[in-house]
Amino acid sequence: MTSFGARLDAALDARGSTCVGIDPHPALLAAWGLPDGIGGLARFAETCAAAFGPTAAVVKPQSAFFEAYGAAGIAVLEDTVRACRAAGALVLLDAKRGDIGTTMAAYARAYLAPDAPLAVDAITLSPYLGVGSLEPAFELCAQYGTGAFVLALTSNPEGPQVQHARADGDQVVAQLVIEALAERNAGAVPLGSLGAVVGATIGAAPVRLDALNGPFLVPGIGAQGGTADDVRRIFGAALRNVVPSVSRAVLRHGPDVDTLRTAVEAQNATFAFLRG
Ligand SMILES: O=C(O)c1cc(=O)[nH]c(=O)n1[C@@H]1O[C@H](COP(=O)(O)O)[C@@H](O)[C@H]1O
Repeated sequence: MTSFGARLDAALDARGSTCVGIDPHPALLAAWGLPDGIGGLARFAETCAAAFGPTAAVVKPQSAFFEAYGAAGIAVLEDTVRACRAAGALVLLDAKRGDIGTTMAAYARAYLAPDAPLAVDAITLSPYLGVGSLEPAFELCAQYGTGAFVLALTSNPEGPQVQHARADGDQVVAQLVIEALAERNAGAVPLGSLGAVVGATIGAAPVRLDALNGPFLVPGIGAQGGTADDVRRIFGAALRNVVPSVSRAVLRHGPDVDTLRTAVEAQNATFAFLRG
């Protein structure tokens, strides 16, 4: 079994570094001339799968935008995940889950076990209940070659209130999260399967990032104001493992499939230095 870290590393080399977010916000459906309803959602998601599934290294559907339409929305999400994976993209489901004990184990099975209806390659997780509470997800990642991205320094302005708080030994909370992941990634070649989410909008990073030995999901680029120069400045020696994530900056070019693909190529070109 090939680990998620190894599969991701190969995909970034083969398809470019960009992760494309699939965020079917009602305002985007309207901009694409689609109705705000299950039909519009399905058309939006099919177009994204057709554009990005065969071309992008990673696609990141945002679960809430599908859950908002109930069971029919979840069915569209399942179809989208299947179509993107069948076309060769890795699917990272942005669900930001985090719980304890058997509940966390249930979340892990729902996404990270290969026979689950919503089986994906990786999910986003929240460490607010303690990084150790996410262990059931980490175990399934090791068992099935799937991955997880844990929130460390998020792109929103409210993040530092918790993430910069000083904890044990005067370290900021985000540093403890990075170190807990680094311990679990230790020795993995070419890359560990447990990633950290670090936004491009964080300003000066209050933590050391280079020990992670895993991928960094980097949102906040484009619509939230983050740039390639911010990425250069924040990640230094870890640049190779950065996965820049963009949603609106690509999706606003829809609904034409070729134009969407061109927008992803432009992002890949902007970030070609990461693996250059
Ligand atoms: O986990 C995420 O994906 C995420 C973490 C974070 O710190 N900031 C952040 O914006 N995101 C997600 O990344 C996407 C950003 O969308 P754009 O601002 O349109 O590129 C949204 O789906 C957010 O939920």
